[in-house]
Amino acid sequence: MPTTGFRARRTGRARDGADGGTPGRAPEVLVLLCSVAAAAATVAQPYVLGRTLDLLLRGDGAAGRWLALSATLLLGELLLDSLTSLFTGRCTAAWTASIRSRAFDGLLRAVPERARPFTPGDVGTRLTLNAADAGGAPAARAALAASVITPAGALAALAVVDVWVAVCVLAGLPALALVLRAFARDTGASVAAYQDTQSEIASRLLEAMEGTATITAAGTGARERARVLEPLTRLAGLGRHMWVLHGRALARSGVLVPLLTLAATAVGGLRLASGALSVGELLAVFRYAQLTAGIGGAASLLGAVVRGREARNRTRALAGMPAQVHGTRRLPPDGRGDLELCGVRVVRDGRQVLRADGVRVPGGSTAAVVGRSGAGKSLLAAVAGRLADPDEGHVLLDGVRLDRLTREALRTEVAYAFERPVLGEGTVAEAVATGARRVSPEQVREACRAAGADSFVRLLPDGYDTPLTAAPLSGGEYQRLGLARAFAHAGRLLVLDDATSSLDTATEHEVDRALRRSVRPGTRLVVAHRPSVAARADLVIWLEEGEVRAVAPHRELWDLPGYRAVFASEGTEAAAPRPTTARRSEPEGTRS
Ligand SMILES: Nc1ncnc2c1ncn2[C@@H]1O[C@H](COP(=O)(O)OP(=O)(O)OP(=O)(O)O)[C@@H](O)[C@H]1O
Repeated sequence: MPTTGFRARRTGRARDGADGGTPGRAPEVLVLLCSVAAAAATVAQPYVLGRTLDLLLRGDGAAGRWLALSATLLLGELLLDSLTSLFTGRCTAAWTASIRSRAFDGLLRAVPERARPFTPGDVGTRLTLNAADAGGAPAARAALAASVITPAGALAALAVVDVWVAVCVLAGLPALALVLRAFARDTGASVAAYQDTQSEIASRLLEAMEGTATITAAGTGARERARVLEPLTRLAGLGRHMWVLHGRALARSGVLVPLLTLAATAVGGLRLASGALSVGELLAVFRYAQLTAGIGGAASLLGAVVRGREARNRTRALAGMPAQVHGTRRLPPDGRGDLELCGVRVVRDGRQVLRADGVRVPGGSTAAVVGRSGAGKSLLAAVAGRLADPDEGHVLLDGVRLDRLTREALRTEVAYAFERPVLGEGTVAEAVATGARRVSPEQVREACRAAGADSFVRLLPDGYDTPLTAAPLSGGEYQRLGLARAFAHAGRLLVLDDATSSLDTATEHEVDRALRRSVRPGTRLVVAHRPSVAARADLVIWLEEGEVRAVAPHRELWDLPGYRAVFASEGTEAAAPRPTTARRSEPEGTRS
């Protein structure tokens, strides 16, 4: 997108880091200046042409000069129109790029939880169609302002040439203004609904594409197609309605404009007959009446401005999302990664979904987070590394509250791996090296070895330099690359949220051993479904319905039927509980 030529102006919010630069008013002003100059040339032309005609009819020698002036005006108008098009394109490109970047930045900076309601399809629509419509609005606004100048100038010129014809045209203008006002009012609501519906279709389509395998397996293709296209009827209705509004405005102004021109010509003809006007002045009067009535043509520009305004509201919803605020503290240099959750409470949709108080994981140890589906494991993992902020309470890493840490300290010291990592489209090496820490090629390979990825990466066509898009990887292999990235960037806290779910038990065990041996020492928080993982951890955080039921070693908890039931469907033999030192019943007292 060509954004050169307009220096980005940084706004107050931009300096706060919450907003990007904007192209400022310069591009709009250039469009306005060119449009105004073109309008001035347009307004001058009928007068000069009329005067030329009169001089030619009289056989006056000055006619040649006026003819040349007329030709110059014509050429000037052509040139100015071309410049207006050029600056309009640049203004639109610069604003679109700026609006899109700010929306994108807003999305990236937002508290992750706040961004969740925006589906990928909705975000895609906002960043593409809506950003382009919003980017076109400043130039359209300038052109709209200039489009008023031509009729206003023509009316003024008309008054100079003949005041009676001007009065006649003026009498018809309120009707045109009413047509435009009604158009702007009616079209606004339709445009907003149209854009929402577009985004709804995009969201449904993306969902369907992500779930292709499920849809094919279930044989629900036809139903899914109907679901995706269901809003299409509404979209078509809204589109038709907008065309009707547009057509109605054009038709009304289309009737009014010739009527006005006709009336002005009739009055001008009478004035010619009475000797008050010359032939050349009648020509000028006719053209000025046309130009004045041409205000009806502003309907298209008005439509673009309204569309841009509604689209801007949609991109602002992304740009204006509350950003995650970071503090200024750093971690003590000698900390080992002590993690503590104090009075943490997370509420979603008015329901408490996580409560964790006094949960402590000593630095350097591994804690498995276990619980039934929906118990709050991922939420606890997210809160522990500040991917989500608790509604109450706080999390301490080496005694410092996570929300008081600098962004840099937080992201270099806390690494995550997920069940379904998103690694981009670069090469394998780039995918693993990308992150807050600077990682050397040797460290990339070491991390891949630890994650059990090195063997299959070396078999790829270009090894570590193979682009991910050209690497035919299985789910488990892709997951291991995600693990490798987390290992390469591991700091004091490493959170693995279901990050080994696609690995077989033997590979998982190997990865676990390599993790202890080759990855930087630190605290590990591992969301686990398998008892074997819990058994290898130093302690287990057992969650039940969003509450911490116990924090204790696996071998102590294993005696509790409720705890064993968490793994009931996971092949409990793998747990092979070691002898317990003390048998416990299931009271809350198991919390350390
Ligand atoms: N943004 C949200 N809005 C509403 N509810 C949410 C949100 N995030 C999580 N929840 C709810 O919080 C609860 C815990 O979710 P979480 O994803 O932590 O469960 P989990 O133990 O990781 O489950 P699973 O093992 O199935 O992944 C669930 O009931 C979930 O519906």
